Amino acid sequence: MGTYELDTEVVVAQPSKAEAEEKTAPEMGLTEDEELLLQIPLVATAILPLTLKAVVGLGIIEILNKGSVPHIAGTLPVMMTAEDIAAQLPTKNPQAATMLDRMLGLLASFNIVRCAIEKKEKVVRRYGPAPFFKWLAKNEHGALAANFVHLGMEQAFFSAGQHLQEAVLEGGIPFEKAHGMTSFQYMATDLKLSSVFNKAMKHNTILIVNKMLETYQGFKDAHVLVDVGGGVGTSLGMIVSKYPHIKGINFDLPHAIAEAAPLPGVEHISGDMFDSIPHGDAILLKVLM
Ligand SMILES: C[S@@+](CC[C@H](N)C(=O)[O-])C[C@H]1O[C@@H](n2cnc3c(N)ncnc32)[C@H](O)[C@@H]1O
Repeated sequence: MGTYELDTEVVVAQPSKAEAEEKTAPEMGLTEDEELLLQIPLVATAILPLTLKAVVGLGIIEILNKGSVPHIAGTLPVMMTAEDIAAQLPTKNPQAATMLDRMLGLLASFNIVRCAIEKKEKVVRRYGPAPFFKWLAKNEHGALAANFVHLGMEQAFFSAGQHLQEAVLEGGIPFEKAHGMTSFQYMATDLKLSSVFNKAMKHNTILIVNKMLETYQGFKDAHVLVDVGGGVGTSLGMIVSKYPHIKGINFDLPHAIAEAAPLPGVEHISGDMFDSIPHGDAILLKVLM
């Protein structure tokens, strides 16, 4: 790879709150015509999450991370052109690199990837992992926060968002307006969505509970710990492996428990918490509603 200057990195200038309030478009040096043109990108606001979803789905997070040791002081991540990246994808589409260049350029403007610009006969953009990347890539505990990207892009949640305006004016919950039931009732009818949801929660929980167990000492004295709405039992599995004297009871709705794999020291029980919950001497409620 050729040389490049990291100081040419694309950075989105964020005006301070005061500047943003004070400066109108003409003061920012825009003509009225330029100001008018600013409306055009608004039609594509949904493209950011869709681009992120495609980049995650194509495995580009792993490609950009491969061979680089990002986020370690003093090391520079390997920067790749869109052509380098396209060459690693299972495609013969001659337009793939051009598309990726535009998609990654968009993500760079949101600091999701880094972009360095090399000026030779023509401008070459190179991409690499930005600090935020460590949350999207698989970490040392095997957690992959990119699963959250997939969840947010699921059609059922996306179509719920179409009812936001109505919910502001009339009250109610957008998901229920879209589907006529709560999201958890809906997931019992759509096991594919339930699986995407459980996977996203599991990977997020690995990251959060791992941090919690570094400092929180409160589980030491528990004997029977009930995780109400514990999903597939990820939190309890981690807690019980650190405190093996605890008997864990993972309690959730039947469709969630159906997906829960056996975990040493954890009993899975299905039911509805509005009817009753299993007995224990401590109860865990994590991101329940
Ligand atoms: C956002 S998830 C959190 C899962 C888990 N606590 C975690 O942090 O990974 C909420 C969980 O609550 C469960 N849940 C929702 N309503 C419930 C009910 N009425 N009875 C039991 N569990 C319920 C859902 O099935 C889901 O697994």
